[in-house]
Amino acid sequence: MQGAYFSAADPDTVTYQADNLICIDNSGYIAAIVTPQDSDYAAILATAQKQDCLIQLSTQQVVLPGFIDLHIHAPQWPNAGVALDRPLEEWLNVYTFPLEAQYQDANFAQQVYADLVQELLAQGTTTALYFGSVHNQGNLALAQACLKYQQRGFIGKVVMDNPEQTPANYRDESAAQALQATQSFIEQLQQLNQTTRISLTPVITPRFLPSCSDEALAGLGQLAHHYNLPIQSHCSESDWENGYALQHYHQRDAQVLNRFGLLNNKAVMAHGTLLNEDDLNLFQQQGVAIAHCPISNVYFGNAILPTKTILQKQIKMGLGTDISGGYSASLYQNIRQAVISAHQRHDGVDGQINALNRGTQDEFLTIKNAFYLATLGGARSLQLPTGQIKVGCYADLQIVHNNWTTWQSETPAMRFEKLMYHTDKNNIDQVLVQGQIIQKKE
Ligand SMILES: O=c1[nH]c(=O)c2nc[nH]c2[nH]1
Repeated sequence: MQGAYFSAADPDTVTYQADNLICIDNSGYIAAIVTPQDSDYAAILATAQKQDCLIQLSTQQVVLPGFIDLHIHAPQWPNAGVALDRPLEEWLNVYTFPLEAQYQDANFAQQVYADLVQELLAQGTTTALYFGSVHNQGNLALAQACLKYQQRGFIGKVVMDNPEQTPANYRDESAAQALQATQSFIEQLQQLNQTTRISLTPVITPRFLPSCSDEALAGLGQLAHHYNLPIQSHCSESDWENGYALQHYHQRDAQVLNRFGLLNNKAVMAHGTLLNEDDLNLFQQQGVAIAHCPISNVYFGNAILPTKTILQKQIKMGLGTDISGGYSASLYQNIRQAVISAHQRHDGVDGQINALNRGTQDEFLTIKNAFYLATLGGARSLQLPTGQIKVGCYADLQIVHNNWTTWQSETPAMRFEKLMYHTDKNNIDQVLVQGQIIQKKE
């Protein structure tokens, strides 16, 4: 591939290269990056042209790493944009659980998941960490959709067995049954994974504390350890959920999850808007990642995540759409909202309060920081060699084009910022996962 690219080197640094060659090997890794100053540049370019395998970008186009959606509920796709004015508990019980219950119909699951996976790829998302539903057949349909459309999928069979907090038609029958079903899903996915080019990874998925019994939580902690698998859940996500943990356990939910062996360096916890300093220190010590879902947090988070502080503490963090707590499948939209929300956190919201006391005064999150979260931050959270245009990483890439008229000379830095603010799926021309073009606009 020949053309310009942007890639995050760390949370604050985005590198730009104008005309490099990105060489991809047969396994889909970036094998070399050759600059026009390198002596073999012309020869490599000529060989690629001769072999008819050169992707040549126009001056309007630029290549970026594919995005990593670090938190998304696949079965909620039909509800994206529905009932976001309702509180979390009501939203779950009235809108979300009844929809998720429908995935006992594997045919329905197949149709929705085919649509969702294609949509995410068209939005530049090459890897996703999915919550499925409680149903294994439906979750396997999600895995098949990832396989068919070639997206890297991390997929969890959701566990929710607490009869006090879940409806009769949508829960695991018992802790024992939930654990057995989780184990069976892990083994089925591992088997399927042996046949795939792009990996599919099972994920231990207690929905959140209110929906799980202690027996299920303890068993899931053991399964995570036994199979050495990633873990995902929700943690300190709203006043109601946070209060539930305090009332029920007399402990903060981070402490409870930790007690059950569910907070380790393979764990990704969604939201975290109400995590306190002790919780953040625990996350730092244990290597736990946070899936920041800025759009969803506006509706359900009851607070704004201190993203800049979390980056400064070097806690792993990526970005999630949280479909359908968030309405948009686009991580570009979430990049923008992450920056907007951080500004509001800094400035505060009530104009009647003196400016000095109105906000938190912590530092702004920059657009570079947010791009890092959607790419390298997500990759580090999942311990994946991707999210960067760098030798040794998977060639998970998106080629996008500018959609604006240029009235003045623009520096690469200006171009990068405008790309982050203006790109949507109409501007995404091609998507590659592990070196193969899996979406291309004619
Ligand atoms: O945003 C959210 N979406 C969900 O589906 C969910 N379940 C528990 N907590 C949740 N939060």
